[in-house]
Amino acid sequence: MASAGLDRVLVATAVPVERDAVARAFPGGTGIEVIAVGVGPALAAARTASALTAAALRGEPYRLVVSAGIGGGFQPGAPVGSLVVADGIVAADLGAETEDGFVPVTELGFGTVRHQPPTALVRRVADATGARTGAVLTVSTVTGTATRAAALRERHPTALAEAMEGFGVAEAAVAQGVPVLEIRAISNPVGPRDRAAWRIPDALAALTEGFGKLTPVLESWNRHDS
Ligand SMILES: O=C(O)c1cccc(C(=O)CC[C@H]2O[C@@H](n3cnc4c(=O)[nH]cnc43)[C@H](O)[C@@H]2O)c1
Repeated sequence: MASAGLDRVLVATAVPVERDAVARAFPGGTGIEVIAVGVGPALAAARTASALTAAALRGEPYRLVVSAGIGGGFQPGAPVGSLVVADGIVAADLGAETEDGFVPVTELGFGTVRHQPPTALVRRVADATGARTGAVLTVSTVTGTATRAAALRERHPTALAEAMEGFGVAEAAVAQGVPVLEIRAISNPVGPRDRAAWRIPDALAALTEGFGKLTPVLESWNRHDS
């Protein structure tokens, strides 16, 4: 099948500084669309769904959605400044707290808590960028204690990062049959709250560098590859 170019790839970041960091990787204007969809899974889902629907109504549906931005890294697997590509996009706090611990909505009999990016594409992104591969958790509350970080790691042993939008972006994409990726540049460790430890400029630079290496991967990939 012929390459589809970058023109029907949508990148959804949370905030404008992340959007601009991704866009800097494409200075010539490749046609890739990069939008800021807001912080948190609900707003990210709503705005991503609107963008997908508008494109479909124009007769130019997106062929891939990428949730991208900064995120917290579980240590030592995802150091600050590193890049993570999700092999699973997981809603980590969608469920019920019980005396016996957290119960995901799927065990309550409804919904889903995990979306699966295309395996071959994840591998190619990791090869091209040097990104580490693991689950990326979506949370509505940023982890701020060692206890919660440990609980998340126990429930999700393959998790490398947490952020706040991936699952929302993925829900919107999957609802319209569009494949989805999540790429996070690590700005802070997941664990005890320490604002002084954030390295946002370093993470934004890693995001730009990573996307700079992705053009051939995104151009040549089509969904039948995996
Ligand atoms: O106030 C805090 O302690 C705090 C710690 C980390 C992040 C925040 C944010 O408000 C950033 C939310 C924004 O950035 C992404 N992000 C970055 N690091 C993390 C994290 O460790 N856990 C969850 N989200 C993170 C997130 O996707 C949002 O877009 C505040």
